[in-house]
Amino acid sequence: MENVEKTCDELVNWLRERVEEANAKGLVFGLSGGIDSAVVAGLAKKAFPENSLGIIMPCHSNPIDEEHGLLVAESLDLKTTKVDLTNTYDVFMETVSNEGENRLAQANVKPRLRMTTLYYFAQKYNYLVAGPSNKSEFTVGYFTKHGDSGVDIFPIASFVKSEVRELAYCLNIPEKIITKPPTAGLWENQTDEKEMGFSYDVLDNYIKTGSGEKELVEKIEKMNKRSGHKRKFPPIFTIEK
Ligand SMILES: Nc1ncnc2c1ncn2[C@@H]1O[C@H](COP(=O)(O)OP(=O)(O)OC[C@H]2O[C@@H]([n+]3cccc(C(=O)O)c3)[C@H](O)[C@@H]2O)[C@@H](O)[C@H]1O
Ligand SMILES: Nc1ncnc2c1ncn2[C@@H]1O[C@H](COP(=O)(O)OP(=O)(O)OP(=O)(O)O)[C@@H](O)[C@H]1O
Repeated sequence: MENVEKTCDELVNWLRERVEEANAKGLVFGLSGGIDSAVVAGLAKKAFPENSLGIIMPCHSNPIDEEHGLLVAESLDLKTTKVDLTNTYDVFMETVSNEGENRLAQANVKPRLRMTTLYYFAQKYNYLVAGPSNKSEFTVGYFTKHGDSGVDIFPIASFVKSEVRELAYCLNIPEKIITKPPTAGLWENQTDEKEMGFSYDVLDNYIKTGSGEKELVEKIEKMNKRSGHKRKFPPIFTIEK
């Protein structure tokens, strides 16, 4: 990025404009302990020092996530609330499950419960929900439809993962958070790169230059095409007149 400080300032202004436009007062977001939500938190706190709220939502999560979420909050002097969704998830799964399980179907319930939680706080405080998706995840559909993508605004969705890292340094996010391997934390030992089958470096390079190893480029393009429905509003049937 040419001038990361300037970009940060522009992002902060952009957040203020979006919130004002919606007649809202501030921003709420999930604080996972990862870099993406840390950057959203850093920008939100700059835009709305008194009206930014990070929600920590463990759901059968690794306890280190909460520790890292609190570390981010402390470094930003950010207000947080913890909502433990573990029991809610268990009761929900017991209610819907009959026979035959599907790991992804189960895992995607977690981001959707988090989305429901964020909208509870958004309405309660007249805040908008800020989403942490970045351009790398967006390009290949690496997010849960109506889960972590179920938000009001996407401040960092036009930045690839390496640019999100630059923003994180600019916002003084703790080094530990910036350098740890990205994970959606939906199951034990999940990492983004292991699940996607390529590294963020490969993905970011493809997004920036359109090039890469043939097999991986084909894989990325296939994922991009297959996830198109997630980046669009659902189709609406219209009667021909
Ligand atoms: N062509 C089509 N047109 C319209 N809708 C279509 C469709 N194909 C599927 N669908 C719908 O989409 C659903 C599948 O999409 P979805 O529910 O999103 O599920 P899916 O893409 O299968 O899974 C989400 C992926 O995102 C990852 N994730 C989730 C959360 C956070 C992060 C992170 O790192 O931040 C990553 C997760 O590990 C997993 O790999 C189907 O069940 C169906 O309802
Ligand atoms: N335990 C959690 N508590 C609160 N929010 C969460 C939690 N887990 C996930 N989220 C929300 O879902 C988003 C997507 O999750 P994910 O873990 O992929 O992102 P991240 O942790 O911010 O960054 P990274 O992709 O680098 O791990 C998070 O940014 C956060 O807003």
